[in-house]
Amino acid sequence: MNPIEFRLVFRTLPFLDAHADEPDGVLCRRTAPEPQYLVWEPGAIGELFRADGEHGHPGSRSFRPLLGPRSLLWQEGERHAAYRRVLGTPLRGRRLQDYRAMIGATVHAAIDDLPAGRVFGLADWTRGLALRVMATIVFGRADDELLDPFARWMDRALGSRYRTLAYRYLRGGLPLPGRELDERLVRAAREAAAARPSTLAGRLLAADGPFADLDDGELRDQIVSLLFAGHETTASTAAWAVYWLDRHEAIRSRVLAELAATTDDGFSTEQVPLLQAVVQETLRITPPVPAAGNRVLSRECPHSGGKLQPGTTVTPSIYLAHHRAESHPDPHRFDPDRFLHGRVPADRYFPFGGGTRHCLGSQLGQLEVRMILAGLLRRRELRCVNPKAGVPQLRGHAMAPSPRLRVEVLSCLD
Ligand code: HEM
Repeated sequence: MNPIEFRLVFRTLPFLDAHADEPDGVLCRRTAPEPQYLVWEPGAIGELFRADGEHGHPGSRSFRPLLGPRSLLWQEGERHAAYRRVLGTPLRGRRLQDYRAMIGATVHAAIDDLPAGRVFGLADWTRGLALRVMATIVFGRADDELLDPFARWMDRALGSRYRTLAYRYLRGGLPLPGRELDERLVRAAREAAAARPSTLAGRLLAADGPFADLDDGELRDQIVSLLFAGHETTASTAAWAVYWLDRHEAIRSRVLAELAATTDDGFSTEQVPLLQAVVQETLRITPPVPAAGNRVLSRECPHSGGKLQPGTTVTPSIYLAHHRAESHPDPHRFDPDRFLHGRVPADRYFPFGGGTRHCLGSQLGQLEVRMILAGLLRRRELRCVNPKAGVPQLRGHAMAPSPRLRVEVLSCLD
């Protein structure tokens, strides 16, 4: 491991913060065995995502075995496009209405469990809630007997940065779920497909669709990928947003006033524009996925300081792009108003990645966070009891608030 990689692995955020404003916006991680770069310069990001269909998407060494070798995240060509068609359509636009009542009920049931005086771990609470929502979307129900071991496995693999690194560098890879959990996930997906065709498992295995004959191994990889990608990210965003609103009383008051003026549950962005801006700013300042997936360049990628050559592995750095002062003045200040006046260009702000790999759940994730925040703010008065613990914890490739960050329910407002 060279000194740059060492600092990236062991002092990730201080290292990134020290580089965000470098004019080239390109940083060499290593030159051998193959060249690997972090990229965040807007010109290079735009170019990279525009030609994304031509680049390779191999995933990372530690993540690939975790989600499985045939996860849609590293499939290419027509098969990848077919996965996106089948799974992406129900996750955007008007189809999201289908999930509104379920998300609302899940959010409110979780809030019911928060009596006055309760002190709880914020990141764990949002993670449990988001996993239930995602499981219901995938299987049509949230079965604790399946979700508890799944969450325990995720925590064993990603819950402690030092453990994750020890697994990766000393034991040769992150722990896998094991045959029993794999089989239960596959069984749950096949049962859901037979009984509830409108679930994601049902759409995936539809008899008239391209994946009717999916074997158990490939099915397992997609189910794990959906559960993982669909809950860690949303949960981290919701937890960060609660933290930022706790730190910024004036903004919280404005959001409360916005919520008081509507009966909307957070679903419709037009009804709660400031709440949506809070979500967008949270995704900017504390992006739950600090780096998009690796790309292996199939052709030259120009940037302001030169050109990256074909064969180079490139990681688009979301965190660095979001903390570049030229793109986001005073980047460490939480300021949702940045998003109230016009669009921020996609080559400077891309919490959901881009190109042919743009996140399939970007609309779902944001609406879920808005609904969690609207429910919590309306029904509970909260206070972070140890805000100094509001420091990022890297969970594999995701960035959540530290599990030590705790919140107290000061009063119930309902
Ligand atoms: C706020 C929440 C979320 C954030 C910040 C987020 C972020 C991301 C990012 C950065 C990528 C990689 C894109 C790239 O490499 O260019 C991604 C991919 C993906 N996300 Fe999300 N995500 C969120 C929620 C969700 C949800 C709710 C789902 C539900 C299914 C989901 C499913 C996926 C899938 C399937 C991919 C892989 C797409 C592909 O490779 O074609 N995500 N997401």
